[in-house]
Amino acid sequence: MRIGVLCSGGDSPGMNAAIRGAVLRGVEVNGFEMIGFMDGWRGFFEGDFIELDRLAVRGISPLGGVILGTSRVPPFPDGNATPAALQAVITRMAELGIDGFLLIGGNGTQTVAELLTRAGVPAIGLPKTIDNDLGGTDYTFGFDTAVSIAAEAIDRLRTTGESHRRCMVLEVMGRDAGWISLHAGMAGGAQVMLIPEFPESIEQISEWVLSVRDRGRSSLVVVAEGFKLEGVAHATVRDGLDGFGRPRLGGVADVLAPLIEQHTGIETRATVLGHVQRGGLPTAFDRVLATRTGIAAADAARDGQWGTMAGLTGDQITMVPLAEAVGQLKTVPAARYDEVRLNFG
Ligand SMILES: Nc1ncnc2c1ncn2[C@@H]1O[C@H](COP(=O)(O)OP(=O)(O)OP(=O)(O)O)[C@@H](O)[C@H]1O
Ligand SMILES: O=P(O)(O)OC[C@H]1O[C@](O)(CO)[C@@H](O)[C@@H]1O
Ligand SMILES: [Mg+2]
Repeated sequence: MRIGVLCSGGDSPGMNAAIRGAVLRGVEVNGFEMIGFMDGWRGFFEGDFIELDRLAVRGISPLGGVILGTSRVPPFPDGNATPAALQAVITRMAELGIDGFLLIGGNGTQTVAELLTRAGVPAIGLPKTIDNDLGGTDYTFGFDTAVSIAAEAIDRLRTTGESHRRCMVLEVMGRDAGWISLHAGMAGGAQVMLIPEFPESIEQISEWVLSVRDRGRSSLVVVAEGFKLEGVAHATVRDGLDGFGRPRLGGVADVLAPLIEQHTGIETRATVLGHVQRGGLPTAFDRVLATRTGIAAADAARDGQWGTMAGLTGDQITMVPLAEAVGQLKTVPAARYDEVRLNFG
């Protein structure tokens, strides 16, 4: 069997470990031939790929980024999975002698995997994304690393904020789901955690910040990039579009900081963590999760379990139908938000 591996969407720490796990099991144990396409679907269509064997994956588990590169190049022209576009993928697979795909990506990539599956293309998903917003798995690899980096940023902002009696606002990633904000905020003891799922008013946020000041402390507010103030229809965007034509998010901390300052009279500073939280070495947790995901995906290919994704359920990697994984974005439920909100301020 000849398997093509590709990555799409934003990078996520652990992608290299996942490739290594899949290759060590797929090539060394299951006897596959494996190739890796460079820069996602670009490499597939342009025939830009490398052989994946034991040597190719030597020592890559601790490395951040991904040896194959990743992109948001669409698999279908204009993003539409028309019969002709699906047929073009099938034709290209035949030209390359590929029997199936291992697709490493987040909700967008797994949606593509599901569309391909429905068209009869053998595909298996490996769930990665720092956003942790994918169904069918308890955690996606990359999330733990991003949370650790964001929690460290909170620790550091807290000491400088306390020294100057300032309110510090930290913006983290999270387009549709506030998992990074919630977990990093809990880990770092943030006094306010703002997430896309639950808008808040500036009056309420300011009240929390003032109550912290009244206790003699300085506030640390962590905000996900996709957060919207109550009554505001759209998240804050930067100039330009991403590779998928969506507005680039970012800048909500710069909007909030002056508003908080205006409403409270407390000097407030904004920090945008940005891509720092996606870079560098994956945590041990993410390396283990990603490696196990790769191993499970290679075995699923051997067993013909196409149309599935290697998700984490408790401490087991289980193959879940792709349709189940992409059916609904995994957002922060009200109970998890209430758990922390009752103690904001
Ligand atoms: N519904 C869809 N139909 C066709 N193509 C899609 C669809 N959703 C996503 N894609 C393609 O898959 C690519 C990857 O999706 P996306 O940018 O959402 O990243 P992702 O896999 O969700 O990862 P992450 O969220 O971590 O960046 C998109 O750029 C686009 O080319
Ligand atoms: O690196 P880019 O293309 O700016 O993408 C940023 C987006 O990717 C993610 O890191 C993962 O989807 C989001 O949190 C963020 O909105
Ligand atoms: Mg996504």
